[in-house]
Amino acid sequence: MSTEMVSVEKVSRTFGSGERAVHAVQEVSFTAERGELVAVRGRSGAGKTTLLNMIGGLDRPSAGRVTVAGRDVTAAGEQELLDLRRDTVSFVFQTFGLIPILSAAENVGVPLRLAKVPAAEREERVSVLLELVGLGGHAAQRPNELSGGQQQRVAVARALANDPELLIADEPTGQLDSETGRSIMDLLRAVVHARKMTALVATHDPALIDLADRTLVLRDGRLVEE
Ligand SMILES: Nc1ncnc2c1ncn2[C@@H]1O[C@H](COP(=O)(O)OP(=O)(O)OP(=O)(O)O)[C@@H](O)[C@H]1O
Repeated sequence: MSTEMVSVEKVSRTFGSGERAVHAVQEVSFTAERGELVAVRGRSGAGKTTLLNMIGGLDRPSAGRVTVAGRDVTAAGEQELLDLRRDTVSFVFQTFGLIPILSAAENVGVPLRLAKVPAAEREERVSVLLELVGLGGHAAQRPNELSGGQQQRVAVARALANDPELLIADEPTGQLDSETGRSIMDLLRAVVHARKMTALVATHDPALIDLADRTLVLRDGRLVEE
């Protein structure tokens, strides 16, 4: 089995045209392996979100090619992209993205419901996931009854529910204090290595970089360092 999970080949993304064109990502190439946590660093506006969105199939490049788990994301139709986002790729966002009226356990169970996992199995898997992220005792609490760090742990558990091969996290620690942010990054690192997943984590926090296996640096849309 190939160990390559993500391949990005000369990918560019331009928003708008003519004089107003913004070259958000320019001719970026890199690969990421299974079992690897890759940090994507760069200032605000450097193109991190744009790059990750194209890899996860949320946006399409203006030029170049992206493959994830051997599937050409660039050439995929809408249905294929939906399948990719359901089966292969999961997202964690800066703002957690939890559903306010659902408990922690119900939030984690959402992807399992969508995948029509039977109730008993779903409950079992949710409870294992909540234990994994250190929230075994918080299953019934709603997001507004949890701290920011705990909410992000719920979001990580939800992202792991469908056993994704690739986890994309866009500034997952951006709303957390540095200590809590580090504990979330520690958690991501542990699950990536234990499950042989791949994670791409955008961050502008240099303090978290040492937890990554590798760091890509973007400046003005270009990869300047690896
Ligand atoms: N939909 C869009 N339309 C026009 N310009 C866009 C769009 N999305 C992003 N851009 C521009 O592309 C550039 C890269 O933005 P991007 O959000 O990828 O950067 P980032 O590194 O993720 O920044 P941040 O850390 O602030 O999230 C910026 O100049 C931004 O204004």
